[in-house]
Amino acid sequence: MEFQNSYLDLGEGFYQTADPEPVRSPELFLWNHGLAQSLNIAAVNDAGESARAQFFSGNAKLPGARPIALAYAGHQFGHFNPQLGDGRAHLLGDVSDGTCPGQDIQLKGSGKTAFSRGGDGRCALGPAIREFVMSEAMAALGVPTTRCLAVVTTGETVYRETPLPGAVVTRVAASHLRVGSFEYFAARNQYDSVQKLCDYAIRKHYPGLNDLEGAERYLAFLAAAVEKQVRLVCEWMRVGFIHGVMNTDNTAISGETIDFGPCAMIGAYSPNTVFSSIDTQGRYRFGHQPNIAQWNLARLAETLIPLVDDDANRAIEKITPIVMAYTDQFQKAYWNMIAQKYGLRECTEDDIALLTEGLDVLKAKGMDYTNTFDLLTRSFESVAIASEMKSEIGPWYMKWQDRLAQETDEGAQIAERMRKHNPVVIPRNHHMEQVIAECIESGSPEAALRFLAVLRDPYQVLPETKAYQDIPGDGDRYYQTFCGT
Ligand SMILES: Nc1ncnc2c1ncn2[C@@H]1O[C@H](COP(=O)(O)OP(=O)(O)OP(=O)(O)O)[C@@H](O)[C@H]1O
Ligand SMILES: [Mg+2]
Repeated sequence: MEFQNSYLDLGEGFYQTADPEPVRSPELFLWNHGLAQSLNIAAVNDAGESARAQFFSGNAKLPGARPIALAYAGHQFGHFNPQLGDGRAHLLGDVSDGTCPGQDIQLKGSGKTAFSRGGDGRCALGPAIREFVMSEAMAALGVPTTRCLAVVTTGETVYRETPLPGAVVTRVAASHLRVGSFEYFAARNQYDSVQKLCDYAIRKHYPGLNDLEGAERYLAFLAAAVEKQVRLVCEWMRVGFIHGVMNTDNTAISGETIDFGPCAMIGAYSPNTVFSSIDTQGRYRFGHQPNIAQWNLARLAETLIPLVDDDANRAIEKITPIVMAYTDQFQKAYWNMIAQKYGLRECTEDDIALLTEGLDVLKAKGMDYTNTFDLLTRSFESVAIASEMKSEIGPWYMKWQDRLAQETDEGAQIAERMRKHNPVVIPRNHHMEQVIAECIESGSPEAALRFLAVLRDPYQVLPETKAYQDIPGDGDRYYQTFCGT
């Protein structure tokens, strides 16, 4: 595979050329063997551990790398900030098979750039471990996500509220284009640049649209971005993931999960769940994520207006139905997903009322989202579990059973189908925190590796799985997350 930086073709204005700032004593802390193999970069495969630590701390340059910090803007909690950008990240380049630009490789925590504002350009080890573990868990769960190739400790201290060990995390992504990348140029009235970005994104993510021209091309691009967000957020809802900071600068145009700063998992089912300390209004609460994704898509749509028609009103007439179509598309995808979690093949109009009632029962009783669906899946093979669930859930259980009786399959087939949608284990908040604390205290990645071994197989019960299935004593009532700076 070739390694180069296709983003450079866009020209100045899209980025700042910037080398990572070297760190004192880089040591490889976590390494993603599987991902490294799939990237298939000779210089990486041939490198030993200390050479990898050099490459993925920013101390040495990977052959072909041309580090840059990308410009982007973003709506943060609804307020527009015209100037954000990679303040602590360096995009090294992308892996390519020689035809189409492929996966991006980016260092995060690799030092200051022109976009750092008051920040130190660094990342603490805790958030780096969280990003690595959470993104691996999401990938294994089948959720579209950016991944991590490495965490390298720097031997330096970063100062937040307290002194913390520093790290550089290497992220691998379909691209680092965000809704905020488009907003950056639209806010400056640089629509040629918005168009260039679109064309680049089409080449990279939606090559099927390459032959379209003019308005049709950009409308199709928007529709494709809508489709990706529908799938993404539906998958988050399936596994109980709360992103925590769905600002437009954290919304990747590729439809991958990006930025694991204040993310968390829901335990007890409630659409109102919020864990992020800065999300005081609950804007990014679990059940509001689908609406926010549409709001973010509307911000993307606005940047495309001049590309669609010289007359803004006519452009808006063409664009609006595409953004509005998200609602129906999401509803359809969402209720099918919930139906499948409950073992139905698909969701009819009548089923929605039944399923809504089912979720309401979970909420009213404060039942654990993951464990309840795991137990419902296992209830087909165990009379004891079935009777436990029947008494926990109450009268709705029989309504569910009656509905399942209309499916033509046997119980075992239904259970098999449910298992595809219902994991046995997720990266629960209290385990994630404990693993991070243990890694930092011991200076060893062992706790993270043990956790990862289970999370990489989230639909199977391994001997070690049980240790990670328990719900926290306080039901996460006092749990808070913080933006991972
Ligand atoms: N320690 C830091 N030094 C400099 N800039 C920072 C620092 N932390 C965050 N920023 C910048 O603040 C903005 C918002 O940060 P946010 O936490 O959303 O992103 P991030 O976690 O740094 O990166 P990403 O979204 O790429 O995962 C971004 O422009 C980011 O580069
Ligand atoms: Mg961010």
